[in-house]
Amino acid sequence: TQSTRPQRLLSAVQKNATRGDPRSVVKAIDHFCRHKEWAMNVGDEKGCILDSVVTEVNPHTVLELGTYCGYSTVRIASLLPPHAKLITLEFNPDYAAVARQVIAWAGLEEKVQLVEGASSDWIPKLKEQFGIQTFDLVFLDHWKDRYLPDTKLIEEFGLLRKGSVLLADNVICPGTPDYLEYVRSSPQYKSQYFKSHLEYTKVEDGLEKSVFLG
Ligand SMILES: O=C(NC/C=C/[C@H]1O[C@@H](n2cnc(C(F)(F)F)c2)[C@H](O)[C@@H]1O)c1cc([N+](=O)[O-])cc(O)c1O
Ligand SMILES: [Mg+2]
Repeated sequence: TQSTRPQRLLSAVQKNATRGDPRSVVKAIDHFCRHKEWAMNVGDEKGCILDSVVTEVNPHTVLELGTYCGYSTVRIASLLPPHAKLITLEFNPDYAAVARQVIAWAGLEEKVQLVEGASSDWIPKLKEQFGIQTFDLVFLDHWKDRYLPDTKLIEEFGLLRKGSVLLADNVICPGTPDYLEYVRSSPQYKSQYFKSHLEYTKVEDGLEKSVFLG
């Protein structure tokens, strides 16, 4: 049977990256997506902005919505302080299976909890299931029409504290207009746009960083 793109991406990691070396895993995926097959990873250009925000926040608890193949999971987890935890939600079991292997190849299993299922099912349960109080950082990179409803769920279940940071991918392309309007107009957020490009292309895209003011 035919392989899938995520499976071919995983093979490229296993072939070209060094086990236990997250940067080589990131490099191998970016090379594959630039020269072989485009895939919807945050990519190297927006990835550098992601890295700078993670480093600035220095989070002990991170929630990622949308694991896909684990590219941003590896970028974030490789920058976390010891004992920090990254919970990443993935709806598609085939993507989750690939992501687990990418995360393992990077040697980051200890820092990452990959949870399979829907955000609407899991966000209400994260506190009790994982002993989380609040998230220091939330990275949104899943279905674009879910950014706003899931942000409201995250607020409703008390998962943010004063100073928690939301970082959203694709606010221009494919675009998340209702989410952008919300975080930019709400008195509960201080938002900032980081202009960049859609991964591996010259098309404009960017990340929106929104600090929860409580
Ligand atoms: O559609 C895009 N991304 C959608 C990404 C979706 C990914 O998020 C998962 N998910 C769904 N719900 C959850 C949760 F967490 F709720 F459980 C997780 C889906 O299974 C999928 O792996 C996209 C598209 C383009 N593009 O150029 O078309 C570029 C990009 O960077 C993109 O991110
Ligand atoms: Mg994206």
